[in-house]
Amino acid sequence: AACRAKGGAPGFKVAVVGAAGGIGQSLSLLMKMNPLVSVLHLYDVVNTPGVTADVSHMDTSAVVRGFIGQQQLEAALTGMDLVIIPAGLPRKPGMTRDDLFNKNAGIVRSICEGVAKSCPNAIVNLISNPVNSTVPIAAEVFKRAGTYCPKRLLGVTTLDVARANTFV
Ligand SMILES: NC(=O)C1=CN([C@@H]2O[C@H](COP(=O)(O)OP(=O)(O)OC[C@H]3O[C@@H](n4cnc5c(N)ncnc54)[C@H](O)[C@@H]3O)[C@@H](O)[C@H]2O)C=CC1
Ligand SMILES: O=C([O-])CC(=O)C(=O)O
Repeated sequence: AACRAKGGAPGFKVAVVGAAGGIGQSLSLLMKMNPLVSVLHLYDVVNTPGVTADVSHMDTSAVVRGFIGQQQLEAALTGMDLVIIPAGLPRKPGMTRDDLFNKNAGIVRSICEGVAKSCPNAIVNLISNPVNSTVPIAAEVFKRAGTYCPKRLLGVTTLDVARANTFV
C-alpha cells in the first residue's frame, strides 16, 4: 500500500527490515518523521500492511510502501540508500543472547544476501541481537558477494556500551 504523500523531495531512501516488530514500528515512525527521508520501505514477514497504513497517515513528505514475505524482499530493498535491520527474535525471560544466535544469524544472513543483490551500495545498520555477532555475519556475507565496505556496515551498540559502563 502506498501512502498519499506526493514524494519527489530529495532525500534518503530507507528500508526498515523487521518493521512490524517492537523496535521496527517505533523506528518506522521516527523515519517517517525525519525530513531527510524521501522514501520509506517497510518490510517484515508478518503484519506490514497494517503498520504501513498507520505510518503512512502521518502528514510528512516521505512516501511509505509496505512489503511482506521473502518474495517481496528484493522489491523492498531495490534502490535503498540505507537499510535498518531490527528483524529477528528478542530475548525472553531466562534466555541469554547466545540463545538468539541460532535463529537470528540465519535471518540476518538471508537479509544481507538480499542487500548484496538488490542494494549493494546501501549503508546497513544492524540492530538484531547478538549484535556483536550479527555484524560479523553480515561482513562475511558481503565479502563473499564482493560488496563489503566497512564504512557502510554499522551495528547499534549504544545499549551494550551503556550497560558495560554501568555494570562492569
Ligand atoms: N542493538 C540494540 O540496541 C537492540 C537490539 N534489539 C534486538 O532487535 C531485535 C528485534 O527486537 P524486537 O523488535 O523487540 O522484537 P519483535 O519480536 O517485536 O520484532 C521482531 C520482528 O522481526 C520480524 N522478523 C522475523 N524474521 C524476519 C525475517 N526473516 N525478515 C524480516 N523480518 C523478520 C518479526 O516478524 C517481528 O516483527 C531483537 O533481536 C532484539 O534483541 C532490541 C533492542 C535494542
Ligand atoms: O537489546 C535489547 O534491548 C534486548 C536485550 O536486552 C537483550 O537482548 O539483551
